[in-house]
Amino acid sequence: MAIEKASLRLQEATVIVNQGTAEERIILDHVSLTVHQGEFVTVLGSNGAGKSTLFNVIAGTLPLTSGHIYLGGQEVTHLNEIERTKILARIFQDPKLGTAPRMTVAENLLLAQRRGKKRRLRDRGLTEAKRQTLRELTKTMGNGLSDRLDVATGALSGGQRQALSFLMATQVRPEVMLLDEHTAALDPKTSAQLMALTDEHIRREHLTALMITHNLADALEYGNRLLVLANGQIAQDFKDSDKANLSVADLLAYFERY
Ligand SMILES: Nc1ncnc2c1ncn2[C@@H]1O[C@H](COP(=O)(O)OP(=O)(O)OP(=O)(O)O)[C@@H](O)[C@H]1O
Repeated sequence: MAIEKASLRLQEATVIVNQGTAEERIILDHVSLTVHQGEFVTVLGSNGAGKSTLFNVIAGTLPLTSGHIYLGGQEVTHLNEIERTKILARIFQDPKLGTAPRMTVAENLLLAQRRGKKRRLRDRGLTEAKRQTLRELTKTMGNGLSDRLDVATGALSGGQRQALSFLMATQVRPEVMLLDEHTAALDPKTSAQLMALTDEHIRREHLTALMITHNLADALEYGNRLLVLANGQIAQDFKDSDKANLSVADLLAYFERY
């Protein structure tokens, strides 16, 4: 696999909460990490290991206490969440979080296509040509979404809604895609289907992605790199053939250790 420029770089990224009180704790502990364009990194760790904290600092929802973050070569340490959405996409576990419930599937997609762009005073709306493009796009999900373009997303199934969140996240090519247990709330079949689509899309578009999961089999099957977090630090970083040679038993042993 061709590895190119760094898409994401964390330099001594540290978050200390409740500073100056008896509750003071380091929840992200001097984490340095470089993820290159095209890498697909699965992120494992016990509850409280710091996985969401890592995603929160990358997305800008939690400020660093010290250290630096770069996305696509640009320092974003002091950019807020909204400013970072131009270069970053995040999909959550909860299907309700990614889409506007009262807007239709088509409206959500059109909105996603304008991510990071200035609002136009007059939008020509949904032309038949645009509708056909959206139909083709949603057909790739293979779950009936293409027949529901005019349905409010609040009325979709969880799987359809999550597939829509995924499509929305990829409408404007993100520098980095954060997948936050995005298939965990779905039934096994729907989850496996979305996981396969996610993987296919990431490979085809040569996207850079990080995916938190508690599913050890998924963590092994997908991606070219696997991080194990523990106590706010990167405890293990397996790349390419090292990752390919890992087994579920190996991973369980690492969990025992931390
Ligand atoms: N804003 C905050 N203020 C105080 N403590 C926090 C804050 N955010 C996270 N923590 C603590 O930091 C630790 C790491 O939390 P984090 O949510 O990153 O873990 P996680 O690996 O995502 O766990 P899980 O698998 O349960 O989602 C936890 O002990 C959590 O309680």
